[in-house]
Amino acid sequence: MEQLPEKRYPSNPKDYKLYEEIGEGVNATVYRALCIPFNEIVAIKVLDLEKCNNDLDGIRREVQTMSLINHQNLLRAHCSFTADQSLWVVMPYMAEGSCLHIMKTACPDGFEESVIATLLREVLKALVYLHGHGHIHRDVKVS
Ligand SMILES: Nc1ncnc2c1ncn2[C@@H]1O[C@H](COP(=O)(O)OP(=O)(O)OP(=O)(O)O)[C@@H](O)[C@H]1O
Repeated sequence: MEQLPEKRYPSNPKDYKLYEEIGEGVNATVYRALCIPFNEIVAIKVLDLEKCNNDLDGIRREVQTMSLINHQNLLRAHCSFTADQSLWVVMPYMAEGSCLHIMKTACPDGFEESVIATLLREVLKALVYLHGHGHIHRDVKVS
């Protein structure tokens, strides 16, 4: 069977239109955005490299891992590039948000035990995949 050529996301900030902020990390802000040439909604994590002190190697490793992973329970980055003093990581947009967000909006009394067990099983599958490929996550959060 003929393989489709891999979709290559642009690595120029001008090809993206940033919309609202959807999250904040330690050194980064995450935006919902439009990838203009593909007319596709994406999420873009913008890391301020000046605030990352000396951990550029760690960031490079994290972004490289995010681009190479291939597992249904892990978000794979479409591409990454630098713009001025920032690093942009373009990812699929997860419209439903985090588990915490789903719980707060749909199940304010908390998930049933069977749901928690299913969720944790899927998280563990992702961790097993990462460990099998020599990576340690080191930042798994309850949410
Ligand atoms: N691809 C995405 N789609 C939708 N929302 C996202 C996406 N990526 C991140 N977010 C939102 O942005 C928030 C912050 O994302 P980030 O990746 O910085 O998380 P973090 O792991 O909490 O931060 P840090 O890496 O600094 O510890 C998330 O909690 C989530 O709400």
